[in-house]
Amino acid sequence: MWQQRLTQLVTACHWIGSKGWAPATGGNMSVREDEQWCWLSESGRDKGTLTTDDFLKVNIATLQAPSGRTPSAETGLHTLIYRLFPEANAVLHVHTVNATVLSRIEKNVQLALSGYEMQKSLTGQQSHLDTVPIAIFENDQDIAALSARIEAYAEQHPLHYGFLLRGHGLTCWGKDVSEARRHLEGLEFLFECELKRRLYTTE
Ligand SMILES: CSC[C@@H](O)[C@@H](O)C(=O)COP(=O)(O)O
Ligand SMILES: [Zn+2]
Repeated sequence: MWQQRLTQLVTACHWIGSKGWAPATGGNMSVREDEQWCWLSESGRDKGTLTTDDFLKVNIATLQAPSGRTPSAETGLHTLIYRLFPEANAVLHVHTVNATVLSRIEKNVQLALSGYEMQKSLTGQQSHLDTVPIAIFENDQDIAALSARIEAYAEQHPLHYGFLLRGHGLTCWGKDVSEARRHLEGLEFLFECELKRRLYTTE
């Protein structure tokens, strides 16, 4: 099961690379093996050319990698998502231009998406008339501190699909690689629309 997930994740990484969403080694990706373990991209690799050998088994509770190799610098965000959301089996973190810029232009702690048909690319969304809030967290080089802030937020607010790190990028997830990919592509499309809308209108 998880081996198939990992193969699908490698394909997703190549797709992300071809889109230019993980430039200059930015981004990181993972899949869950089970309640205890996940497989995370090795730190510092070009995420567009990864193979299955570039993923490290990581303990979700302790963040330890038995291989002794160094998993992503943002391992703590992936393991947080697997801890918070038992239904999440794949996590994608990307550095897209739209996510990076929009998260700086939007000064609030949430980006409100409404009026877009493509909101329905997000599981459970059924109408452009609804508002989808996407949380924005201040970026932090201290990933443990950032994870604690996200966890505290999730205790008070629903946290679906993904979140933005201001000036940094998007982290999103799904019940499988295919759903995580749809959330990534859908959110990225919505971010680009929202960025352009703000460029052309004053509303
Ligand atoms: C280009 S450096 C960006 C990193 O600091 C980080 O934000 C990132 O997404 C990739 O880190 P990595 O340790 O390779 O998973
Ligand atoms: Zn990053």
